[in-house]
Amino acid sequence: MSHHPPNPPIIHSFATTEVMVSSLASFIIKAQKDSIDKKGRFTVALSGGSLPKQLSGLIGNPAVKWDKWQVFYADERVVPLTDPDSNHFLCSNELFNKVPIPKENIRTIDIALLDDLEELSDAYEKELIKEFAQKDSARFPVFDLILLGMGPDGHTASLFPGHELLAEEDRWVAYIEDSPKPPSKRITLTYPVINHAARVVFVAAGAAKADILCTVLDHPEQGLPASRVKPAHPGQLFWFVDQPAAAKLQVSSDEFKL
Ligand SMILES: O=C(O)[C@H](O)[C@@H](O)[C@H](O)[C@H](O)COP(=O)(O)O
Repeated sequence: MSHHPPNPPIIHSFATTEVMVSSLASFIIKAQKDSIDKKGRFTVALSGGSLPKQLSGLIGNPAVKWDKWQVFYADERVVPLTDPDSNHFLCSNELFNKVPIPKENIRTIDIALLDDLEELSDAYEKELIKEFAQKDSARFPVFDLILLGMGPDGHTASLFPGHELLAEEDRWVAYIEDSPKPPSKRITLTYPVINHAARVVFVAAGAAKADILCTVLDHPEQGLPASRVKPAHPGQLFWFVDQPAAAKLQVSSDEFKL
């Protein structure tokens, strides 16, 4: 057990969204290289919203070793995979259909279980156990990279303000039936999983994020869901933000350099 407190977040801010997007791609490629050098694979969890579009710097980039990626969803809406509400549908349209990633490297929810949230989330947890094969030994999986967005209420993945799921300490994957943002039924990675990752990256762009970014980063004591993302040492939290989003921040930030 490590007794180090979590490292403070590292905040990278960029003059424009375009520069942010290309620096994010460089950051991901470096994380990919470190992970493949160590273990021959790269385990990633992705969320929906605007995030998949912000990964466009990876498209057509020969440095990305797609066959080594093992992709899970940080959260997923409980809808068919062809439904426009599905995060998998979104990520496929924005990214995966445009790059040579083997289909079997993307772990989707089991659509045969859409009517049973308990079974659906258990089945997704089993997919994680298969990949990480350490449910008993290490207790929680260690993703190489978890990529998250943040909603205007400070939610992240499907962890919403004031929801009982914020206190989940045991399960890897949990379900929610009463999401304040539609669709109401979702599954989500839990904090123990998110906070065991080697790297967690939030991406936030645009002036609409300025107030909530300030609350989440300058006032973590308010305990909004995004503020509770605090990867345990030696894990590290990063924020990639553009200037309009960072405009009201008091904590210091810098540009990301390789
Ligand atoms: O599941 C959802 O309802 C959305 O995916 C949501 O979690 C989104 O990621 C954030 O609200 C950030 O949204 P933007 O990235 O579009 O700002």
